[in-house]
Amino acid sequence: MGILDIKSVTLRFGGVVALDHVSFEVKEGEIFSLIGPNGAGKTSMLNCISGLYRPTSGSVLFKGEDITNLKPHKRAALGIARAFQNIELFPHLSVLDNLMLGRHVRMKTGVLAGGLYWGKAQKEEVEHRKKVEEVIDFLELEHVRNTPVGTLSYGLQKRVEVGRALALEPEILLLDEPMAGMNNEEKEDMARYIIDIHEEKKTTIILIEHDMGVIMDLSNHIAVLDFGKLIAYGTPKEIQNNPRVIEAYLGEEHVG
Ligand SMILES: Nc1ncnc2c1ncn2[C@@H]1O[C@H](COP(=O)(O)OP(=O)(O)OP(=O)(O)O)[C@@H](O)[C@H]1O
Repeated sequence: MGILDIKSVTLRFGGVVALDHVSFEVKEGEIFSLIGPNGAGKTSMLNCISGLYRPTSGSVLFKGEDITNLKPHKRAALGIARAFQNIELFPHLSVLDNLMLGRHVRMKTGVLAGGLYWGKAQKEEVEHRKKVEEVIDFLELEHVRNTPVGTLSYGLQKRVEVGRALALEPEILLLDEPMAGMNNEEKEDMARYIIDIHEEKKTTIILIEHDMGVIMDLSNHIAVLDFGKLIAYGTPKEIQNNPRVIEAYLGEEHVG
């Protein structure tokens, strides 16, 4: 049993079969990547894991427990956090405030709890702030902690987006193209942070990325989707030499 088990997940949108009986397992503590051509179903699969989409059939198990019908915020509270492909931060709020909001599913005393609960809420706020400060430190965002996110460079905004997910202290971190649109230096930085999260926090990471150099360097295991079907699963070496993957996606230049 993996930390996450995908069992025969099928997802249909009208006549389109976005995922077709896909099964795989993600092992605890690994970097697991989903690759495949445009429209292969990668983001759909991530949405089935985060709870944004509910599979038409099949199931999603987190530590052996069926979470197929749980809403996204319940999954986030369980420890499955996601950074979006298109940045979804509050541009007018500071880095610190965006990260604090990222933790709201963990807060017991709601934002509206006042009166009798004020003391408790305040204590909780201090605790949350401490965790958020740790993330700011970890991702080296100290110099922009009070800056409105909308004024930051694209690469930094992406880092804040990862930070917001990380502020949840997730057991599984879902990263949908964290390097899309980045220059080489920004990509190298992001790759380093992903490795640090994996090594220091032991977080299981599920990654979608089109840069094959990054995928082959970072991944422990790779699943390949094509037209909604799982066509291969294996280590980077196995995937690079899989004739079906080369034909459907990689082309000859990535053969290792
Ligand atoms: N909300 C939706 N409504 C209708 N069709 C959808 C929806 N989301 C995805 N699809 C379709 O499902 C298929 C898989 O799309 P998906 O976005 O999961 O692929 P992808 O592998 O992530 O692609 P890309 O690499 O371009 O991001 C596509 O045919 C897409 O058009």
